[in-house]
Amino acid sequence: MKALDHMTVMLDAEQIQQAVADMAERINREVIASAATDREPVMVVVLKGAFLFASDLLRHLSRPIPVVFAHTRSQEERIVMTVEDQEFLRGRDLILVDILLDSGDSLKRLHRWLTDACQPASIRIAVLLHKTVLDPEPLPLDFLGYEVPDLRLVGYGMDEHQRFRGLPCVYTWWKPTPDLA
Ligand SMILES: O=P(O)(O)OC[C@H]1O[C@H](OP(=O)(O)OP(=O)(O)O)[C@H](O)[C@@H]1O
Ligand SMILES: Nc1nc2[nH]cnc2c(=O)[nH]1
Repeated sequence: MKALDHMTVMLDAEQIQQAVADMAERINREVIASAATDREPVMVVVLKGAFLFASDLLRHLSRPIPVVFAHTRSQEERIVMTVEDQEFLRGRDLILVDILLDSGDSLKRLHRWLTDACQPASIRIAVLLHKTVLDPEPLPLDFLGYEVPDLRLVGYGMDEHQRFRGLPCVYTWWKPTPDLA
């Protein structure tokens, strides 16, 4: 297919869905089963990249827990979340969901910001993909799908110039030669 000539499947839809189901099973067992009925954990979804992963994960959870969205980008300081949602997270147990940990900058920044601005009771981190890059201060991940090599990735929520997010697989991506672009 011409548009995908410069992409190679790294994880197919079946491998992704298996990791999602396995992770949900652990979250159900380790987080949701022990939560009090009046203090359900809250999923915090990191936009834009985690939108598909989070919606697949949610559909495997044993309770219909609340969901809040936070928007951040790896190259920017800005974090966007409504004031109502910030207030809602106070004193709650959070499951922070992102599609990818690369340098770790986005999640570290968001973790610090959540801790300061929202004062939750706890934060657990769930990430589908972790790039094996050298990080002297790695963020401890509570739930991880796959370790992946340090290559540019697209699909399953991840973009290249805002395209390819809807693809059901994760692809490695390289610049197309001009006549294929
Ligand atoms: O660990 P890092 O080096 O910070 O990279 C990881 C982040 O990069 C991607 O988001 P991106 O910044 O591309 O924004 P987007 O999700 O809106 O596309 C991805 O969805 C993670 O949130
Ligand atoms: N789409 C995409 N965004 C990223 N942000 C940090 N690393 C990546 C990557 O490999 N792909």
